[in-house]
Amino acid sequence: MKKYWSGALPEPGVRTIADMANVFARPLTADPQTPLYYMYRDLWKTHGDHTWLERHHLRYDITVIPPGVFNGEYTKTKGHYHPENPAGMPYPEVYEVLSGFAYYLLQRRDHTDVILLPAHKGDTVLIPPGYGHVTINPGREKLVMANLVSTDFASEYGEIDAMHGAAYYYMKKEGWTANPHYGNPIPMHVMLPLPLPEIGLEEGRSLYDLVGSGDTLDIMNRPEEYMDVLGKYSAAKKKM
Ligand SMILES: O=P(O)(O)OC[C@H]1O[C@](O)(CO)[C@@H](O)[C@@H]1O
Repeated sequence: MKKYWSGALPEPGVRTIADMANVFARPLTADPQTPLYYMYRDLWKTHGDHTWLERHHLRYDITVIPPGVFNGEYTKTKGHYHPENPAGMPYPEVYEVLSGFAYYLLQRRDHTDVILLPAHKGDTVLIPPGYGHVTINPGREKLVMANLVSTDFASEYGEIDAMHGAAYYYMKKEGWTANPHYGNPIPMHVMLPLPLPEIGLEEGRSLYDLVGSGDTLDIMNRPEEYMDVLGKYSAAKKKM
């Protein structure tokens, strides 16, 4: 972690096989206590940054997902949705790949759309309002990623649990495999990470650089004020 983070490091939250057994394509037989990934939450480098993050109701986390294949499926996060903010719009989130390669699998809560976003080191990915998300590590290397997100909500796991994971599983042999619990496969669009300079997502700028940067991250709590940016994002998806 020292390679990716120079600030104080709390003990990580750990997701184990026991936490995830329900969301893999096939039953897992490994020890239920086997750790799958590590979540270092609420990180900051200086007390000034901490105060700024608190004042803006934001959290910076780093998640480490070691490579692995479990009963034929590549390792991944459990997956969750975000609730609506007081204006009635679901909270978005933003990720940055710090090391390794990721597949971000985004799915609309009403199951009408799935977006696959491949992301390399240095790429940033916006999880738009209304999309649940899972991150898959399809490689042989450790995946390290950072995220910035509002502190005003708790992630919602109920639907992902009930559906036995996201709409697609990424299997080592079979590749993308539709989760049969969703019925007919939901169309999947591929989208490349899109720079969104209006909200600070641009080449060469790391997510942590946005801490302390005026209103740049306001979208995380008030997405309804950024419909132009969100519209540009969904238009880019349609073009692919
Ligand atoms: O909550 P899940 O689906 O296990 O995913 C974990 C990820 O979500 C976060 O809580 C941010 O949404 C991160 O800390 C972590 O990367």
